[in-house]
Amino acid sequence: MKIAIGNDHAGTEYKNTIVAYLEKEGHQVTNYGTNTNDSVDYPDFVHPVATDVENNAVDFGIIICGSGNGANMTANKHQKVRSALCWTKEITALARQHNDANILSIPARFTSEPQALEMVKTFLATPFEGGRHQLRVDKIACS
Ligand SMILES: O=C(CO)[C@H](O)[C@H](O)[C@H](O)COP(=O)(O)O
Repeated sequence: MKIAIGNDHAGTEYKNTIVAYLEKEGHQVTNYGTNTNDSVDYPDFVHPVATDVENNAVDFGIIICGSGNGANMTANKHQKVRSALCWTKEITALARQHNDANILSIPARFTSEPQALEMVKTFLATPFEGGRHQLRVDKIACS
């Protein structure tokens, strides 16, 4: 799969672990995130991920900040983006099954690294169920 990833300073370590895993699994990863712990502004590193998802340049996006909220809010400003803030494997599975989420937002300061990796695996492996959920997803977009 093609995957774009973005993070602020709170997510650098988790990003490195996730990218290493994804590349080991043969995925093509575009890293838009900061690579240091120096303080940065998360929108600068999340908009490029959401733009790639919006333009179908990648299959999925992964974004990481401290709480996951700032990154999630930024991504969801983009048309065609359905970014889900997830903190358990179960919520991650539902974000794919029911909401057809195309970006996973990870709260690095509120999940462990193994938990974050498990969420990534779940996100990429879980299909959208369609059916009644498709009707609801179609109603999310306004205008
Ligand atoms: O934007 C956020 C919250 O919605 C992210 O969690 C940021 O990582 C966080 O705000 C960064 O905080 P810091 O005190 O500047 O490290």
